[in-house]
Amino acid sequence: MSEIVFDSVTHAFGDRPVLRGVDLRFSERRVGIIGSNGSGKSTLARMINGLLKPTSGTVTVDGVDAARKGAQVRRKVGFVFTDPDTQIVMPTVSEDLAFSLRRSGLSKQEIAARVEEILVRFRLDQHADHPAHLLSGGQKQLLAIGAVLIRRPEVVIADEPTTLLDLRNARVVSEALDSMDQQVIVVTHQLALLESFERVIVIDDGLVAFDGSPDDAVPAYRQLVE
Ligand SMILES: Nc1ncnc2c1ncn2[C@@H]1O[C@H](COP(=O)(O)OP(=O)(O)OP(=O)(O)O)[C@@H](O)[C@H]1O
Repeated sequence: MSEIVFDSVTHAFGDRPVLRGVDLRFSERRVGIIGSNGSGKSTLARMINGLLKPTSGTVTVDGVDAARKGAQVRRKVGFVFTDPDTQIVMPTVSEDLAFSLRRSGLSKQEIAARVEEILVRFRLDQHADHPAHLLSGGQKQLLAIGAVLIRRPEVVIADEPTTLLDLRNARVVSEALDSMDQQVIVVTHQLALLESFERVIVIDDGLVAFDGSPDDAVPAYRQLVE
């Protein structure tokens, strides 16, 4: 597992502080990040692969600074966004998966083999040549996850991956996350998603308010909002 370290991390949008001195070190296989709307969870998650840079402090992945060496860190750390439509860029399902490997240096055959593997794994093989925008919400999110996994990252960050989905699709996506060999970090409001997680971090007003097991973190979060 990779070790992710936040060292005195602050972040401000303009003069508005969003993270106010976060110190964290984690390397568990499954880590959840929860907290109220606007508490800073997405900001924190985006810093892990350098999509956002700290205003002060550092975020490192296995010792590599995510703000300075973003491209290097992003080869190791994939990011799944809440809305798969923002991630789907090519007309068909297969083309979209292959697009993720456009700069990989892999041969056409190897790319085709990886596309096939993901199509089968996420039961999208019947839709390989269909327009991606016609997939169901759950299938779209699986495609977005597949487009990240096809690059074989070691760590996957998912920012509210089930928020836009109905119960059935949310379950499909949650099972997909469960089945991953990778280290997974999930930002979510769906607390049931975290039952089997090793560690859950509660963010409140830009600070770590609680850090522990899901059994302890969920009541701690509830107490914060009451
Ligand atoms: N690009 C931006 N410019 C200005 N303010 C921003 C920007 N992105 C986020 N913010 C603000 O930063 C604060 C934290 O946002 P963030 O998305 O990290 O919260 P969150 O905990 O993920 O919230 P939610 O649960 O609602 O997704 C919010 O008040 C938000 O309005």
